[in-house]
Amino acid sequence: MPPPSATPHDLSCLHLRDLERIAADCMDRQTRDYYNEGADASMTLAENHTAYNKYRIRPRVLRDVSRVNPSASVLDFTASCPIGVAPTAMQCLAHPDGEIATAAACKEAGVAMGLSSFATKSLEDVKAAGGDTARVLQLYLFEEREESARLIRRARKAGYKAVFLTVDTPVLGRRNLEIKNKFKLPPHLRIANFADGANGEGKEEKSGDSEAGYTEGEKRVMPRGPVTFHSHAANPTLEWGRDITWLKKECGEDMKVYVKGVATAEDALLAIKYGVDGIVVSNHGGRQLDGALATVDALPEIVEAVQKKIPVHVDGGIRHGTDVFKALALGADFVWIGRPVLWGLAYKGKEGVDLCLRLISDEFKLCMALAGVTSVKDISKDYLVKIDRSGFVSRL
Ligand SMILES: Cc1cc2nc3c(=O)[nH]c(=O)nc-3n(C[C@H](O)[C@H](O)[C@H](O)COP(=O)(O)O)c2cc1C
Ligand SMILES: CC(C)CC(=O)C(=O)O
Repeated sequence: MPPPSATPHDLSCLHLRDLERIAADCMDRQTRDYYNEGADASMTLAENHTAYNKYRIRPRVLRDVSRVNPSASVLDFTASCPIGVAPTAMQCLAHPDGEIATAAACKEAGVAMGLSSFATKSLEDVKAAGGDTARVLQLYLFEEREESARLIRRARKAGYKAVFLTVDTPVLGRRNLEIKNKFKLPPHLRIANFADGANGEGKEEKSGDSEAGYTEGEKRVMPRGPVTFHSHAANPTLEWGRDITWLKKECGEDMKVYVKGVATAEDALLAIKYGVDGIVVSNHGGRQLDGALATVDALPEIVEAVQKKIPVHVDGGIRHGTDVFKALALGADFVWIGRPVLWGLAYKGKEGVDLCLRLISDEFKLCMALAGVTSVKDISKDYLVKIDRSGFVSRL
């Protein structure tokens, strides 16, 4: 990873909030709204960010910080920093190179990438572009199990090291701007891992067939491209015992199984009970249950319950290097960022994702140095305090 630069490369874009603003002008309204909005009143979306403000860093001084090492291990890979690219669907809406550009940027930066199963580039092409950094395939477990099994087989063959089963989507959240904009995937784009039998063994689905049994509210997020599987994302039948057992068997020894979207200690304990390899504390970037706890607020009880038995990752609202530091200090092993990467893509394709990753990883490295920490493993709750609404400061 390049060292934190005293002189940033792109003076129009000094941090991720700049990137958000600049990217907003690079996207059509449908894309911008789809990427940026939260569910319902977007309360959880907002709180995912603001919740970080109640923590402050306790910096230590007079420690030689001339060498700071921000690298971190994730899924048997040494990443340049403990920040990965979260799986987000349909990246070709932002830029024609879509997930391929993201993967190439991750490879260059040594940053782990998660690929959405609703990607607009095939998982094989993304793996080829991302190499070792393309480690995770995000999975929605479809009611039609063979569809998921096919995807898992392909991911194993391509060399993915983990599946992240998204579990916060038993039904799709209500995203009002999608409804207002009548969101649909433009006809020139495809959900690449399913469309046109691109999975090599796939069957083609007639538009509309997959919607049987769904209510109008669930159907409306379905991009009406000629062939899509969007509504399959929501599967209300999933349950711990039967489905996790099935998934672990399909993934075998080659791929780890994480559950993405855990928000309580109770579910974290069930994840351990059913033999899951790791947890991503997530509320889907505030796109599912509005009014759910901000992820950084859910994190402490989960870390406490898990007792380091399995890795605990977190995503949602992470926009600053200091947010990454705070999440790790609260016990997260790794963090993921979603929307900022989409903003980078929309701004300048791969170059924009390069910029996004550089901005946040430079900030994180700078934060480590200023807090007096030279190694990620040393970041602990000793470096944080919590500040309440009346300004009362407490140690953790
Ligand atoms: C446009 C968009 C599409 C997403 N698509 C998926 C997806 O296909 N699967 C999934 O598990 N999560 C998906 N997510 C959620 C992200 O993986 C991640 O949890 C979230 O974006 C993190 O919050 P952040 O955007 O505030 O960083 C999506 C998020 C966004 C913004
Ligand atoms: C295909 C969608 C359900 C992707 C998604 O998870 C999202 O838009 O948040």
